[in-house]
Amino acid sequence: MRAILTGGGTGGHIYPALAIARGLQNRFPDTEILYVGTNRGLEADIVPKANFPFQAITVSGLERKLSLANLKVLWQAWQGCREAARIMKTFKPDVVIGTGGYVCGPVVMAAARRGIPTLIHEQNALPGITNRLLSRFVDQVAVTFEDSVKYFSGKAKVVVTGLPVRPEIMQTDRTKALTSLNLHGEKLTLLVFGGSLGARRINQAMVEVVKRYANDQKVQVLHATGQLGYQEFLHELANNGIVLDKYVNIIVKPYLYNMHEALAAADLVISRAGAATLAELTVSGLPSVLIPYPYASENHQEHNARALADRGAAVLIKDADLTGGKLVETVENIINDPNRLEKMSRDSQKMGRPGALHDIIKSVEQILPRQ
Ligand SMILES: CC(=O)N[C@H]1[C@@H](OP(=O)(O)OP(=O)(O)OC[C@H]2O[C@@H](n3ccc(=O)[nH]c3=O)[C@H](O)[C@@H]2O)O[C@H](CO)[C@@H](O)[C@@H]1O
Repeated sequence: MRAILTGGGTGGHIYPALAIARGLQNRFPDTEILYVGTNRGLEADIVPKANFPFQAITVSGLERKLSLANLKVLWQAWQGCREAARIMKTFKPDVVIGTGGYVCGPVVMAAARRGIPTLIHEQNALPGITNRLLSRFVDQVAVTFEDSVKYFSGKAKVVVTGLPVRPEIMQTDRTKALTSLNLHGEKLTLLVFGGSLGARRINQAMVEVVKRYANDQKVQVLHATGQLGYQEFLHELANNGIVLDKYVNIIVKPYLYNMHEALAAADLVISRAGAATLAELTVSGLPSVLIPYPYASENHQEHNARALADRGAAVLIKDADLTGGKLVETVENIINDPNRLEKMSRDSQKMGRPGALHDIIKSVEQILPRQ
């Protein structure tokens, strides 16, 4: 079988696509995958590292107002459509799957116009604009939340599957993960990241957390700053008299390419509230402190975070209320109460959907022509 996966911009669109790619390879061992993205999105970095062939097309996002820049975008979209059409001709996929982000537009459309079976996956409760448009042309729409079904027009075939996480996230051994990450088995691990691009506000607050736990005997910290915020964070720590080389229990990275290990090693997570992140936390049964990104469209990260907080799986701190002191206090309150930590973990696990990948692969099978 030959499958094209497309989706990009940020990790929240890319990782579900990678999960589906692996799911297809497990189900149909002869599957050949091609990932189509852009050179500007995070996919150009992540996909080759995940060992999938990657091809870029020219396309960028429209500004949501009339502007000259949009003329260039339209020209690029036309180029992108021609490039996507050429890829269909040469790769000859049996199925094309899009997971959101503007790159999906030309790729999924090129396939639908040729009668190639198509499926799109929507991660958020409030569907993105590309997916809403594409839903009229594709064979199947898979969504994470029941709530999003109503946003798709009557013609689209919508199925609720949940959000597929990379299979390795459910298969990684904690002890091996701790060793691989140079972490200590006896200490409580605090995993911190701000979504796939990092979050400056979380990095700023994390200075206090690092100060609190530097050299601590019971707690260790693994913090991903995001590629852009790394140098600034180290600089900020240095301004506070902290040079990381001195502390084995504090590990800071620009990006975690081995998130499956980080999640397996973690006891408590501090993060933004993107949909993919939350699916990974719940499937791993991890308690969390969530600080939703306040500028995500229609504030959807806060809705995501509330769903967990209302069920006891997470503590929500609004971005506007976030300070270093508040974050330290929140973490201390949770970790000094082992019963609470354990209950949060159980409540998180209850919300996980380990069957999401299986359900999506079943949806893909339904749109494939009968052999
Ligand atoms: C600002 C914004 O609009 N963000 C959106 C974007 O976020 P973003 O791309 O940050 O989305 P998510 O939080 O959903 O996913 C981040 C992904 O990156 C991975 N990761 C992150 C950091 C790291 O160092 N290593 C790593 O592997 C996480 O494990 C996760 O798989 O897409 C999501 C899914 O459409 C939306 O819900 C978010 O609202």
